[in-house]
Amino acid sequence: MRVMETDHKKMGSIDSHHFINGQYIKSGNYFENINPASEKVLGIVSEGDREDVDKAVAAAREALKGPWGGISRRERSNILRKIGDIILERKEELAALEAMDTGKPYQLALEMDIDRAAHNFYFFSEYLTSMGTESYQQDDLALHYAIRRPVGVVGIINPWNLPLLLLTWKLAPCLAAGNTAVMKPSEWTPMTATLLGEICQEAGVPDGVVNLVHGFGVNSAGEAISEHPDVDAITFTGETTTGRAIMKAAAPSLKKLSFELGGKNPNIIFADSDLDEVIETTLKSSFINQGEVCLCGSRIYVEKEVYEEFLEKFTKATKQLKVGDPFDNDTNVGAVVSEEHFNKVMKYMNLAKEEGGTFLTGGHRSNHMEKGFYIDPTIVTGLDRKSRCVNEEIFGPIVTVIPFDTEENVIEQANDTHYGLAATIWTNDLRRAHRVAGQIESGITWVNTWYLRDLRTPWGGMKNSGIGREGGVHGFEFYSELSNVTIKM
Ligand SMILES: NC(=O)c1ccc[n+]([C@@H]2O[C@H](COP(=O)([O-])OP(=O)(O)OC[C@H]3O[C@@H](n4cnc5c(N)ncnc54)[C@H](O)[C@@H]3O)[C@@H](O)[C@H]2O)c1
Ligand SMILES: N/C(=C\C=C\C=O)C(=O)O
Repeated sequence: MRVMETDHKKMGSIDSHHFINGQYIKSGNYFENINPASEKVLGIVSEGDREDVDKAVAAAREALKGPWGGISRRERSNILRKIGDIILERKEELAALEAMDTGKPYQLALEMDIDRAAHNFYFFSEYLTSMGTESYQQDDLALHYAIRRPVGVVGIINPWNLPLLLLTWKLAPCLAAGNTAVMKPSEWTPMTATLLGEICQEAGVPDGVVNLVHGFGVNSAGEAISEHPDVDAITFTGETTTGRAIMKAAAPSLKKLSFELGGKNPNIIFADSDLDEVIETTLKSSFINQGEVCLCGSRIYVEKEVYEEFLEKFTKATKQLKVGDPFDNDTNVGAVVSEEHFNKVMKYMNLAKEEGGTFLTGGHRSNHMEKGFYIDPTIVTGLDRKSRCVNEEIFGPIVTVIPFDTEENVIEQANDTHYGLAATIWTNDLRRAHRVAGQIESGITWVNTWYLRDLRTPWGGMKNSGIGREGGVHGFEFYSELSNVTIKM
């Protein structure tokens, strides 16, 4: 363990251990959890192995046959609502842990991560009690009706950018449909996931229903869950390359899979849009959470007539963003999640220079923070549409801006990618909005807004951005097995 000053006492960080069958369990091996904003050690994290995963899967399997398997929808709904209540009761504590783990501003964690994590449980608590099923009367011959049952034991493997928000986005519908879970959060952001175990227990979730194993992916807990023969389904959010590895590992046991993967999302700005409104939202869709949101519009396309005006206004607004300590209330951009990710993003900054990009702002480490992995928000122009920086997901505070002349041309450029997650369109021409939205190859398209969420809507990506959809009934489709019963009249 590095002999370094820790944030332990000063900032209330915690050690992270597994939560299996209602108990916190330490591993023989552990690794350090580093605060990316200070480079100090926040605590230690137990590293799960195959044996730990075996224990967690066995507990989850056993719990399906216990009280959880027999409680009513109403009781399950009440428990989910109680989980939401406790998350809100502990909101400040959870937001502080999230900010320490990720480097994001504490204020953002409060509003975006923790508040919405609670809402995920509230939403599925209500949805569970209103869910119907299908039934068909075949004249006087037969009556058909569909019944839903849980898939069984679900493996949940999650990323580091919105740790609790995305863990609850999966756990809430998983529990609502009556399943049990073995969760594996990112090794870089273990703390709020750790507390989710005791929060579920306090809310009345029986032991063994919710299990958590910390660790890495390859040759560690992530791979062990993906391969485990007694895990019925895997829901994964993370990089496309990781999705491929999980699909391969899950193939022998033919698991049900739900993937929310990477993106390189177009943000298309037509000349007839309200530029001030565009700039205000585009600042968020470019740099919120240090640009570490899969939905960020990192490929900005601007109609030629307003290209120069947009660049001038957008650059001026970007330069006013404050990069700083996540716990300063006026901080807009915190630290990126880790040294490894910092180095990855900085490699792309250098690549953008090599590819002939012009930097209107940013392009370097933030020089007013002595410690921590801070990068100034960056705008790059002049890159070829085939350049790597325009085509590869960077997942940091950097956007490219490219002018376009016709609607057909920008649609062709926007779709010229292996990804298909999200897109944003800015125009006041209603017909054009419908026309372009219908041609953009993305699972999620926003018009004159960004990241406006309604949890009933289908959520996910196409092409290399995902398999399946989450949200509303789609969450239930994945987390349940439908059986059709036919009764002869
Ligand atoms: N589509 C979405 O909704 C969405 C949301 C958030 C993040 N993302 C994507 O996630 C990526 C950033 O997150 P990340 O860096 O944590 O992704 P990642 O793929 O590196 O890791 C995600 C999780 O998978 C685990 N993992 C890694 N290799 C594995 C393997 N071989 N088997 C099993 N588990 C394995 C990791 O330990 C981690 O818990 C970006 O590409 C981003 O676009 C997508
Ligand atoms: N699933 C969601 C967010 C995904 C963010 C990706 O970085 C959500 O907002 O519900």
